[in-house]
Amino acid sequence: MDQKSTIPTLFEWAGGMPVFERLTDLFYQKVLKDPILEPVFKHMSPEHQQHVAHFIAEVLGGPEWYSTAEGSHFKMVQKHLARHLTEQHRQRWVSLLLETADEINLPDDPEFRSAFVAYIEWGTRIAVINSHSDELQMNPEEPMPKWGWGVPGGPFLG
Ligand code: HEM
Repeated sequence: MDQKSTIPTLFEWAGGMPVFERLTDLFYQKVLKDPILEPVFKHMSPEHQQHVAHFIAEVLGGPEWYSTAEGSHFKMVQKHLARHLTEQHRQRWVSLLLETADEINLPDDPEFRSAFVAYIEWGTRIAVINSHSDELQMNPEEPMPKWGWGVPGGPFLG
């Protein structure tokens, strides 16, 4: 087995799908109690939190549930159009998500967290940019983003 195949994906290192579903379940409970975010999310679909869990899981190397059964990268971007999100919305979204990550004991080792936070930072900034457009200039077949360990290359295994 080459060394590359022994490195777990970020999805595996996090603990698999139940962990992502727990993360978004608790996160959106907080969102709906938050004065800045509640107005943005009060009409969200009942599937929203699960779809976001599956989307993030897929980006981090998990199974292709979102892109095969629930949506696509194109559809996800479409959901953010014309929402007019602000930097204040984005910062609150990030801080509540990271607070939730600590509460559910998402791995907090430097290698995992730096990769996770990098993806969240990237994804939320793109969501804000897209939210200021009314129309989508994007190939509907655009593949899902894929995020890896970045510079550390994998978890520290001692
Ligand atoms: C990494 C960052 C993000 C990811 C991965 C993400 C993911 C998603 C996904 C997958 C959907 C579609 C859900 C579905 O198919 O039902 C969605 C919808 C949506 N997202 Fe995001 N999102 C991100 C950031 C944000 C931020 C920062 C905001 C606002 C502060 C936001 C606001 C919304 C709203 C309002 C919807 C529509 C909800 C509905 O009406 O059902 N998103 N997002």
